[in-house]
Amino acid sequence: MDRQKSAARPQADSDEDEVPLAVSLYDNGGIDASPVSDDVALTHEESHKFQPVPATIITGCLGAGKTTLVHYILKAEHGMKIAVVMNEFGEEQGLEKEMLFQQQEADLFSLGEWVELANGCLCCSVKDDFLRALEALMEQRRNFDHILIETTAGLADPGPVAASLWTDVELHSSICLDAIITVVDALNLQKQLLDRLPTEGINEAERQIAYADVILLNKVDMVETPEDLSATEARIKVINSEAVLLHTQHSRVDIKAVLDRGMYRDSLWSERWSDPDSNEASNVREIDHSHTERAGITTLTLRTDLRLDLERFKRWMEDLLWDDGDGGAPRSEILRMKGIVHVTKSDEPHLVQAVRELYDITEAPHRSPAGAGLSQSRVVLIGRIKDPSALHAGFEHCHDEGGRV
Ligand SMILES: Nc1nc2c(ncn2[C@@H]2O[C@H](COP(=O)(O)OP(=O)(O)OP(=O)(O)O)[C@@H](O)[C@H]2O)c(=O)[nH]1
Repeated sequence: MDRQKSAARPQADSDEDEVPLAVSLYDNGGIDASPVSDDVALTHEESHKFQPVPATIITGCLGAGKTTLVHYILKAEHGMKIAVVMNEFGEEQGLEKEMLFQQQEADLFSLGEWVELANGCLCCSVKDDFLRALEALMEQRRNFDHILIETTAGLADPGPVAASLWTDVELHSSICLDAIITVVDALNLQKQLLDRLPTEGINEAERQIAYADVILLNKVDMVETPEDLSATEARIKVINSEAVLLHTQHSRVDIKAVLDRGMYRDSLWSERWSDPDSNEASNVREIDHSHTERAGITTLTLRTDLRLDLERFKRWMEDLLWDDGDGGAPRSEILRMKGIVHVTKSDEPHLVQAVRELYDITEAPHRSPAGAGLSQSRVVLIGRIKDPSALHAGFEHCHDEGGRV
C-alpha cells in the first residue's frame, strides 16, 4: 500500500499540554455525569478490540441541517450506540447539547457519548486537539459503535480532518473514516456558492461538496419550483458528480445511506463503485469542461482502454497532488480522487484513493468484483480543474506501451 506524505499524529507533549476536552458520558439516553464502571468499558473494549470504530464527518454551511441530521440519526432505530463529537464557538458551547436534551431526551436511545471541543475551528488550530481528543475518547471507554463528527460553521474545510482520520488507519488507530456527509441548504446553496473569499479562491460551500461522499440536498420543501431544485442539483453535480446525491426534508434519510458506508475501505467502496446498478455508478455523469477555466471546483473523469504503468501513474499522481507549481501556468488543485485502474504486471485491478495530498493505491481485494467485466480504467478527479487537456495528456502518458486491458 502506498500512503504518501501521511501526517504524523500529534501527541500531547506534557501534562501541561492537556487535551481541551469536555467529555460527558451518557448511558441509555439518560444524563449521568459519572463514568460507567471500568468493567463495562473493558467488556466493550474486548469485544471491539480489533475493529476500528467508523467515524462519519457531517459538514455543511450554516443552518443547512447538520444538527437536524445528528438528532435524526440518534433517534433512528439502527441498533448502534453513537458518540457525537462537535466543535463549538464561544457562547454556542453547550447550546447544542442543551437543545438536544430539551427536545428529545426520552428518545435518545442511541447516544453513547458526547464530546464538545471548545473554541474550535477543526480545520486549523484545533485540528491537533481534535485528534487528541478523539484518541482520549477512545482510550477512556468504548461505549459506542460509531462516531458522528458534526462540524460547525467553523469548519469550512473538512479535508484536513478527513485526511487525518484516513491517515490514522495506517497508524492502526482505533478509528477509521467512514464517509463525509455534506448537508446542503437547497434554498440558499446558489447564493452560498457566490460567497467567494477573495484570499482563498475556493468557496467554502464548494469545498464541502467536493469532499462529500454523500450529499443531502436538504430543505427541499423550501424551494419554490422544481426548476429551481433541478438547477441546484445540476450545480452540485458539476462540482462533484461522484457523490451520492439525495433529496431530504429535515435531514430525514435512509440510515444505510449515511452510516457504515465504508467509503474509505477498499472492499466496500470499490464494490459499490463498480456495480453498474448502484446509485454510485448511475450517479456518474460526464461534465462538459469547455468552461472550466471560469468554474470553481468540478469533476473530471479520465478513462483509458490501455493498461497503465504503475510507477508512471504514481509519479503522475504525486506531481498532481504534491506539486504546487512554479508560478507559471495555473495548475489544477485536486482535493479528492478515486479510481479503478488496470496496470501492467498484475491481473488484479488496482484501487486509487486520494484525499488532499494523501494517496493510496491498492490491489483490489481478492474476489472483490471491482473491475470485473470493466475493460476500462477510470479515474475521477475532483478539484479546481484548470487544465483538463493537460490532465488528459498526463494520464495518457502513464500508459504502458503494452496492449489493451
Ligand atoms: N423547512 C425546513 N427546515 C429545516 C429543514 N432541515 C432543517 N431545518 C431547520 O433549519 C434550522 C437549522 O437547522 P440545523 O440542523 O440547526 O442546521 P445546522 O446546519 O446544524 O446549523 P449550524 O450548526 O448553525 O450551522 C432549524 O430550525 C431546523 O429545524 C428542512 O428540510 N426544511
